Amino acid sequence: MRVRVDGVSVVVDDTTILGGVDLVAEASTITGIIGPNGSGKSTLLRCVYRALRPTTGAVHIGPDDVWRSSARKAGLRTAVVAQDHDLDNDYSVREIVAMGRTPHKGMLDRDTAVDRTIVDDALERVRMGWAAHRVFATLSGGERQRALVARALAQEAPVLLLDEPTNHLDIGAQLELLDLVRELGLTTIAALHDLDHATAYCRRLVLLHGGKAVAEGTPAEVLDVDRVAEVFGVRSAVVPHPLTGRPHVVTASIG
Ligand SMILES: Nc1ncnc2c1ncn2[C@@H]1O[C@H](COP(=O)(O)OP(=O)(O)OP(=O)(O)O)[C@@H](O)[C@H]1O
Repeated sequence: MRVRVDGVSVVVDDTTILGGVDLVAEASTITGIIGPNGSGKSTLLRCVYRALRPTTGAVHIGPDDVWRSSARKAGLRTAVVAQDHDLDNDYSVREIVAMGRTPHKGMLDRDTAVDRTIVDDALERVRMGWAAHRVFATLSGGERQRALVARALAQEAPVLLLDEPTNHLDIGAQLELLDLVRELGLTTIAALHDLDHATAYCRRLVLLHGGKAVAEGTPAEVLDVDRVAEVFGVRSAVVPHPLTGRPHVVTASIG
């Protein structure tokens, strides 16, 4: 299922946080949103997953305008792993993951055997089955991140939105998570800080700077050396990865 963002702007208290951003995420591909801190990556994702209504512009998931259809429909279409974890509760990991089933159920429906199997499978897929009965808030940052990915898997939505999904994860877990995301084959939009991950895993990138999309295209097109220097203030080069031979982005400070 394709995601299309057309001219989305967000204005808060007379400040333009996003200014007319366009993005197309083709079905079954990973699209990366990159950009420095405060460039608008999370804000853009929030407009897509229906947490923040754009001031102008539209977001379509498949044929539907996200902001003209119901929250429930959005829940069936989009699963989200966001950055802000609500820790002020005693929910178990299993209960958190089971919340992924909510859009599939009516108000009074209880979990079925099918729901339970889907939740167990999602936990196993992220290697968190052992933690099913732990209180979510007591997990480490990386464990929490994996549990939230399990919740997104349990949701069985065709579109996956990830806000810095590798946050808190050790290097092995980072690559494992990104490999899993690629393997899932969903329409994925991920805000990423690591330019090398963006290059290795994303079909296309959108580069945000000061709330504007300043470049869009393949990683090779977007990560032009001069543009990276201007936007991130670092030197960069794309070299063959010594282990895999694939394009590898290396960076160094300008000073
Ligand atoms: N509700 C709000 N009110 C005022 N300013 C906001 C609001 N939400 C976001 N901003 C500002 O909008 C800008 C973009 O924020 P956003 O979180 O989207 O950036 P980001 O690219 O995801 O940053 P980071 O890489 O640091 O996570 C920031 O300057 C932020 O302070």
